[in-house]
Amino acid sequence: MDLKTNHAAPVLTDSAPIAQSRLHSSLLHCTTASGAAFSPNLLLTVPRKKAGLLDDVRSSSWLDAMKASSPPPKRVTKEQNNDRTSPDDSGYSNWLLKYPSALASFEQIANFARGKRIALFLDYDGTLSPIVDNPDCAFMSNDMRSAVKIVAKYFPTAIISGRSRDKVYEFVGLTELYYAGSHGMDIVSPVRESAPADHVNSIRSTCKRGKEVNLFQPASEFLPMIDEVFNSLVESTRDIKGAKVENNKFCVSVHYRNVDDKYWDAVARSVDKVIKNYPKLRLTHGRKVLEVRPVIDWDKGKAVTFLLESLGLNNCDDVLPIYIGDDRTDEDAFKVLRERRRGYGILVSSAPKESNAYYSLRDPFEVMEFLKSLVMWKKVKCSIGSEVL
Ligand SMILES: O=P(O)(O)OC[C@H]1O[C@H](O[C@H]2O[C@H](CO)[C@@H](O)[C@H](O)[C@H]2O)[C@H](O)[C@@H](O)[C@@H]1O
Repeated sequence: MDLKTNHAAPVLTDSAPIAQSRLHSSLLHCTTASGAAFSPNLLLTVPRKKAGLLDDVRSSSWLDAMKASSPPPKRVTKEQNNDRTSPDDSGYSNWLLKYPSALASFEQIANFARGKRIALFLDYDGTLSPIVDNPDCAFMSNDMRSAVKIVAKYFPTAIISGRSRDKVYEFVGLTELYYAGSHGMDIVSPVRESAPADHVNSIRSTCKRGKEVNLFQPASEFLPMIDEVFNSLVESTRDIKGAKVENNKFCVSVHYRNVDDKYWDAVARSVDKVIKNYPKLRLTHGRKVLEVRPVIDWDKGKAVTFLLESLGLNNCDDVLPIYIGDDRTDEDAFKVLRERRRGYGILVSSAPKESNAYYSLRDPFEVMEFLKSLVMWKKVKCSIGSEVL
């Protein structure tokens, strides 16, 4: 398939609950001005080659989205590398009424988990590691690593990250977990005869430790294109101080956290300039990052379902999936759990925001406490023998 010959324009989607209204209103404006049309799934297709004005409108939409998605700065204590924050927003306690703390509600969660097998899904950045200026230095603390290692002994645990799978494995370094990189577009799962056979992109492979695994890469045909786009983005953002482009294998991140906000516009334009030549790629945005990814019907929510299937835990009444994440790409996973009415999404946030999650945790430190609580609860259960492991 020639991925470049479709002459529709790049597609911009965003599931951001907060940024959505601004983003959509500006895109709707773009619709009337340029004759663009909405497809039923809300992807915007814009007729090509109305240079100048259209490009201005489009990159200013991204600029709006970039500004709207900027949460207030956080305070990080020097003593702990764990992203503790002091919310000064009085709305936070009201927000907690809607998204109760998973720590304060632990008993409730435990009651619901009684007689069920918990399957745990964890995002990486902002969930297991604090958000830091340099994405290459988003290390998780040793305490967090121990907590994750122990929790994985008791519950099947997977990490689903926007990073490349190799990179997230390098950060986490635990062999007892399952890993999904590139927002779920690169999954290594156990081999099962009855594993999702309908997924044509699954192949048997051997992992670094010599074990036979199932490798699922639904966007593999995009690899050369992603590499090409990565190089072009590096080139087009070269002169913007602080901009950083990260190759996440099946997607590319353009970071603007360290760019003076006067130049965010330049970032949006540089990205636009490159991806308008790639109709099969779309743009989303996360925490001070624009993410370029293939237009395929795959996201972290689908990755959760895939992993549950691979682990033989899908559609089982006695399985309780719990997904913990902080970013808008995690909303796809929260939504899947909410719609299936089978599990809980837990949003990590120190600022109020709308979410498909049921519960909340303030920061990675609270995530660690929650993981430890799960282990403690399981140990007590096992020791009193009231539950079969
Ligand atoms: O799905 P995730 O594991 O949460 O990955 C999402 C993106 O995380 C990283 O960027 C974010 O964290 C950086 C380090 O704290 C921070 O500097 C950046 O501003 C955040 O957007 C990662 O670098 C991206 O590639 C991931 O897509």
